Amino acid sequence: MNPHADHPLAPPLDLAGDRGGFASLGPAFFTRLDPTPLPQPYWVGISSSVAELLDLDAQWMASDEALQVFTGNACPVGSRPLASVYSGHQFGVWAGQLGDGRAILLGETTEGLEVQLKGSGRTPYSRMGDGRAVLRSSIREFLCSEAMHALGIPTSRALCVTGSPAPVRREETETAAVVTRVAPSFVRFGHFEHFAARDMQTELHALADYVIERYYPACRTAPQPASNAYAALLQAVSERTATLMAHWQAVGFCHGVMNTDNMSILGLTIDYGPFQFLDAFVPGHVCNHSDTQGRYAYNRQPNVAYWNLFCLAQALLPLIGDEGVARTALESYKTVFSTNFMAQMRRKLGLADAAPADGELIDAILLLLAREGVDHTIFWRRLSHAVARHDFAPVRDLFLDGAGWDRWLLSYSERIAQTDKAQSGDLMLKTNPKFVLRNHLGEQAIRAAKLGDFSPVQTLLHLLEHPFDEHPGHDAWADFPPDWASSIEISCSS
Ligand SMILES: Nc1ncnc2c1ncn2[C@@H]1O[C@H](COP(=O)(O)OP(=O)(O)OP(=O)(O)O)[C@@H](O)[C@H]1O
Ligand SMILES: [Mg+2]
Repeated sequence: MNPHADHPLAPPLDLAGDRGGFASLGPAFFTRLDPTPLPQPYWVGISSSVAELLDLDAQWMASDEALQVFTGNACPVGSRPLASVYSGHQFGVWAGQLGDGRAILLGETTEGLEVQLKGSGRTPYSRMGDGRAVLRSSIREFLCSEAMHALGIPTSRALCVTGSPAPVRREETETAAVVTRVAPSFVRFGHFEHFAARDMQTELHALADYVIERYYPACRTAPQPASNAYAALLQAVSERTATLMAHWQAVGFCHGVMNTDNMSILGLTIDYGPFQFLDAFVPGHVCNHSDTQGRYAYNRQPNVAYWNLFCLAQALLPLIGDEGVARTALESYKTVFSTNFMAQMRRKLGLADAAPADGELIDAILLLLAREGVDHTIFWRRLSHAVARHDFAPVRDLFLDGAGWDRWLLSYSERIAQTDKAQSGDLMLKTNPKFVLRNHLGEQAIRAAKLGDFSPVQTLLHLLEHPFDEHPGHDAWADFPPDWASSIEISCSS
């Protein structure tokens, strides 16, 4: 019987293109296994743009077959699922072997996109875990992946979330869900650390060659530090990571769990666990309630990423061959970060070109925002409208220290005096989002979903997919967080 008889025109997900992909690295890198089925699956949310990216039509996505596939209850065409092994440093401490404890790679599309289920059951790397993910954290990962993409921030994508009534024990009993994630590669710094720590030189070499071949071919040919392709790889990863950090800092994103096993070799944002978009601009904000030392505070992220790159450098050292060369490869991190950060902040301020005093202007406004804990997203959005409309009163209202604001506005006004205000305002409105996935918005969508109403997930997805549009009628979703938002505790429990 043809399993696709109901959808003769709708091509299902086809992963037969899994040739020369991660699986070609061989069995030292993974274990083959199928996802563990979940009972009575249901749809929670679907991203039509990721479906399009995968060439999946709406008809097939609406089918029961798709629901079963993305819950891990059926295998897509050509899929030979696997869980990969990696290690890593967690909270600054070597954690040894970790691996995909609840993620299973279904395979790769012909376009070279890996499709992975998260929450799809136990694997040989689950350690004490149950291999599952709960509905609340899966909704957060789904929405944030797509929000980040729409903000222009490198990230893994999320096709869909499905749920199941199967109970999952966390602080309390919750229910299971599965997120389908998509990325060109899910290789992490921790994959390299794993083989380096075990002195598995052949595998380390093979992994580095695979990553260079597929994702960083220029490292073989470009002028390299000491003519070393592996040092060039380190430098390229370091620069992509620096660029990613500039994005996070500019938009006010806290990742929350920047362990080396959560650092993408492609400089993508991966693993949406206890993340948060800043409400009030509090540079030392720690979004992860499990992070008691504040290691991953918002303002420490660029330094933590650099520390993580040192771990990657250490792992690549046997291939690079010389510590000095490895150090040199990391040197550009700081300049790439600050150049990118400055460029982003200039865009946030509507400045199309660079001037020597911009650094002071930017430092001064960040200081002012921090001193009063002004709402980050609302400030930048109001400033954008203020420039466009020549009316700064709504921005001034955000500050108790009106005089401090007036002083800053004076220097800002001088700086933008020469620019075309309409053009600057336009640039700002395309740079400073109206909608970000604040904790309380996610929480409201989760509460509704737990009661079986998934429409807030879809509405939120729609707003976050177009975060720079005004979306009349949805101003409440762009408003200040309610008082109860500060009591939301997001931890590593997911
Ligand atoms: N419920 C669970 N069952 C099994 N393993 C788990 C579970 N939760 C986390 N792990 C494993 O613990 C390690 C660290 O978890 P972490 O929270 O960084 O990742 P994650 O959220 O599971 O997944 P990813 O990084 O793939 O998004 C990983 O090896 C992860 O697979
Ligand atoms: Mg992780």
